[in-house]
Parts: sequence; C-alpha cells; structure tokens
Amino acid sequence: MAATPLLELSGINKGFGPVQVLHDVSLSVYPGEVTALVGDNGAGKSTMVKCISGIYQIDSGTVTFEGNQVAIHTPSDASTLGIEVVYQDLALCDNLDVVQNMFLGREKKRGIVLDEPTMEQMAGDALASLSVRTLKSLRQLVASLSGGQRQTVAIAKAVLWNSKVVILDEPTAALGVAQTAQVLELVRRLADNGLGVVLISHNMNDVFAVSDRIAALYLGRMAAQVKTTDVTHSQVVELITAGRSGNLGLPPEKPAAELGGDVVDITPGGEK
Ligand SMILES: Nc1ncnc2c1ncn2[C@@H]1O[C@H](COP(=O)(O)OP(=O)(O)OP(=O)(O)O)[C@@H](O)[C@H]1O
Repeated sequence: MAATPLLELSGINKGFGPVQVLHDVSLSVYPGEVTALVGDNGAGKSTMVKCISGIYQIDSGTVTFEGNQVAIHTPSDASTLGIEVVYQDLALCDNLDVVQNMFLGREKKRGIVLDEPTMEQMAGDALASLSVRTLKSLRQLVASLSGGQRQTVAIAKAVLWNSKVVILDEPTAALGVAQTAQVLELVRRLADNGLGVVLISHNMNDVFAVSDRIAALYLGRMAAQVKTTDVTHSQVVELITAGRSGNLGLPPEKPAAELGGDVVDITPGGEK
C-alpha cells in the first residue's frame, strides 16, 4: 500500500452562516486504496465531498493533491486535478447511449463531425480496463440498463477521463445483492488500477468487503481514520453513533493529532 496520500485534507472547516458543519476535519486518500467515508445522517459527508469537488469552498484548512497545496474553487478545478464524484443519482441521460453518456460534454470531434469510432473505442477500452462484460452493446440506451450497469457506466466514465481520485456516493444503495457484488468488484478494481477511491456508504458489509481504510465522521468531526483490518464492525458502528470507540485499544491519553497517519481519536467528543 502506498505511503503518500494522493489527496490530503487538513484542518478543514466549513459552515453555512451560523451553522458550523465541518470542524477541523482531516482526511488522507491513498492511491491504490479504497477509503470508506462513513457517518450517520447529517454527519457532514456530503458537505465534505462538495468541498473536495469544488461545489462548496472551505472556510479554512488546507488541501494537498499529489504533494502540492491546491485551492479548489470550482468543480472544474477539481476535475482538472483529476477528482471525479459519481453521485448516487448518477446524472446519466436516459435518452443517450453508453458512449454518448461517457463523452457527454467532452465529445471527440474530427473536423466538425463527431468522431464516433474513436469515442466508441475509448469507451470500450475504459470498460475493458475494469473488466466490465455485462453490457450487451455500447450503443444501448442508458434507459435500458439495470441499476448496476448504470453504476458501471458512471464509474467507467471516471476512468475514461483519467481521474486520479474517484468519490463514489452510495454506489450500491439502490442495488440488489448480485449487482451490489458486481459494483463492489468494480470499486476494488478502480483502486487496483492505482486510483484513490473514496466510498461513501452506510452499509457496513460493503465497507468491510471493499475498503482498505475507514474514515468516520461524527457531528462534523473526524472521529477516526483507521485501517479496516484494525477494526471490527461494532467498533465502526460505535464511531458512527458515538464518535468514539473505547475498544480500539489505543491509549486514551494520546490525542488524535499525535497518532500520525492512522489516527484514532478516542477522547470524549472527538478532537477539539
Ligand atoms: N447549505 C446548507 N446550509 C445549512 N446547513 C447545511 C447545508 N448543507 C448541509 N447542512 C447541514 O450540515 C450537516 C451535514 O449535512 P451533510 O448533508 O453534509 O451530511 P451527510 O453526512 O452527507 O448526511 P446524509 O448521510 O444524510 O447524506 C447537516 O446538519 C445539514 O443540515
């Protein structure tokens, strides 16, 4: 596993008027790894993702990408860096086919006409690189795809555009068992291809099936970022519901900031 984070957030604060949503939040996303971002409803996951993707601007804190401090003011800043968010509602167009969706807004042209053969080839290559074999045709309308296939297309789009960090917002929320397994395999392959993957999920089975690290937000504070192999289901549930887990086996006198990379903050109420 890589030691240097691809994306690192440090001391991020974000509020809306009098409402402080994110408090001094830090997060490290490593290439080749899946980092699960967990937290109860309202913990601040979406706000954090919107800060990373340039929809919101942070009030304070630093964002480092590939070792350089960056300022992400707009979604286009984020995509220029190589940060892509795949939202649960997917933003795919039902009336367009797979290729058209994957190139939407970034179509390849030869002169004044669309370069269909090149787009089809590139779309096919992106899907093949993820070992996706479930689509009958690249010219199938997205309306005719299953939920899992739609997720696949949305995720492959991120690969097509050479994203380095892909954030997946609840990619299995609307899927059945078999499709969930397929999408989780795809999530794993994204990381195996060297991308840094952030998986937002409420599903502990998914989190434990696919993640290398777990970052738990509690009431807008990062309660812990731990290696998945170092924690149990119930410890993660405690982090989500109480912001701490007394069973994590770390000395309680050690503040999170002093623990370095894999921090676990088990002081009451999280770091201040
Ligand atoms: N634009 C806004 N103005 C004021 N408060 C906001 C705004 N956006 C989010 N919040 C508040 O910030 C907190 C965190 O919300 P956020 O949507 O980030 O949580 P979440 O962890 O993504 O939750 P969920 O799992 O339900 O999607 C909530 O209390 C929410 O009400």
